[in-house]
Amino acid sequence: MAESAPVPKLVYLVTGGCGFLGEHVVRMLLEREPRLRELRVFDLHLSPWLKELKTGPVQVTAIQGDVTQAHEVAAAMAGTHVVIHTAGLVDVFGRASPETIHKVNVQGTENVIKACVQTGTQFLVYTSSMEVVGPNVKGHPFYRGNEDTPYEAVHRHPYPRSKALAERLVLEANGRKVRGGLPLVTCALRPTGIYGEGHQIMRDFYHQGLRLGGRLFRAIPASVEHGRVYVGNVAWMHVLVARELGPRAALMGGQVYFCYDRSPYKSYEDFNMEFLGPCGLRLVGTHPLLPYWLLVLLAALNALLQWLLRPLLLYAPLLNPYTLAVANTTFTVSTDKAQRHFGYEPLFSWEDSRARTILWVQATEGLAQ
Ligand SMILES: NC(=O)C1=CN([C@@H]2O[C@H](COP(=O)(O)OP(=O)(O)OC[C@H]3O[C@@H](n4cnc5c(N)ncnc54)[C@H](O)[C@@H]3O)[C@@H](O)[C@H]2O)C=CC1
Ligand SMILES: CC(C)CCC[C@@H](C)[C@H]1CC[C@H]2[C@@H]3[C@H](O)CC4=CC(=O)CC[C@]4(C)[C@H]3CC[C@]12C
Repeated sequence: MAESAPVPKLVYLVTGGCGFLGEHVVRMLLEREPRLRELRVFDLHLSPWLKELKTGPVQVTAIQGDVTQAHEVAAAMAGTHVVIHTAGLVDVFGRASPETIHKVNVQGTENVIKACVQTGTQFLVYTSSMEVVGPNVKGHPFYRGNEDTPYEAVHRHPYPRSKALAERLVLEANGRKVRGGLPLVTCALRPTGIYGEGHQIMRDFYHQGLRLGGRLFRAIPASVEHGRVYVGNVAWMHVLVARELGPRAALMGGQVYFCYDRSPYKSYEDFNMEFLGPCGLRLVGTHPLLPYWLLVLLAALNALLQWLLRPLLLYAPLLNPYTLAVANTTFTVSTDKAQRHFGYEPLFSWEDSRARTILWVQATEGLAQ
């Protein structure tokens, strides 16, 4: 007898579903989760593209809401089976205050956990970050590390500190009884630097290069390696984890997984040139144009200016002591934990990921920043 198609019965909620990663998770769920009956997209700012998703077979419900408001989160989560919590304040440039970052990333996550318990949502997938591990303030390299590699994680910056605290809350909540008496199953994914369609910093570099006559100037030595991951593969790993958390709860509950693929290890700038090069930009210099001490000085100056100008205007350039330290420290992941635990294989090859990203950069040409 032919196997019948599964009856769609699950309700998923994606927080931050209109963000860079969130949009890919939403679209991936609609493409690759046949058990889906309803998909709730929860975000502070709802995007217009959500409308076009509402014509498919799965009910897509857009919910404008704030994760820092416990009642809004609980109301949105009532009746859901799985929550994928990607909402977060990604700010390493000093645009938001440390208090706001903490509120959104830590208190927001606490609200999601509490709502799981209150409403009986049994599965929680949390988007953590490699920044939970490092790079640390001492600039120690993390070279081809995995989830068990010892590393001195020291968090002084509000963003990594908030991600580390939130991740701990998620992992500690594993096993807590939710409404109805079943245990909550949680899991955290730690993407490295994500790239792909919708990546704002890539767009900024592209427009900066155009303004500089098609050139970018090397700031970081080519020998400093970063592990990067394609957004489609990050979304795929979220979808797989959400699917496998039920059947493999004992193995996967309370676990962390680096989110990786087979993108080549390169310096941040050389990696960006994989996409910006074919779009007509050139990276000038085989060595950094400015000596490192001068970059450190400029970064410190930017931090000082930010502080001085704060009462008047927001000055938040790309270069500050924190971004310089991250960009200048090798951080590469090499692991097969996700493959062993739930059969993860990247859905998009490096060639596909590269081609898709190039097409996207080309399409952004001429668009306002
Ligand atoms: N971009 C990257 O390279 C990496 C990102 N991550 C994590 O992935 C997640 C998604 O990041 P991105 O997509 O890059 O950021 P993003 O800024 O594009 O998306 C975040 C989304 O969360 C929403 N949001 C923010 N505050 C909210 C609130 N109070 N209530 C409801 N929604 C709110 C935003 O409106 C936005 O749509 C974050 O948790 C981030 O920490 C982890 C590793 C790397
Ligand atoms: C002009 C400078 C010398 C170079 C600036 C590059 C930086 C803006 C970026 C270099 C490394 C990036 C970070 C890294 O990819 C890890 C991240 C993980 C996250 O969870 C959030 C984003 C980020 C902190 C990312 C931010 C931009 C860089 C610091």
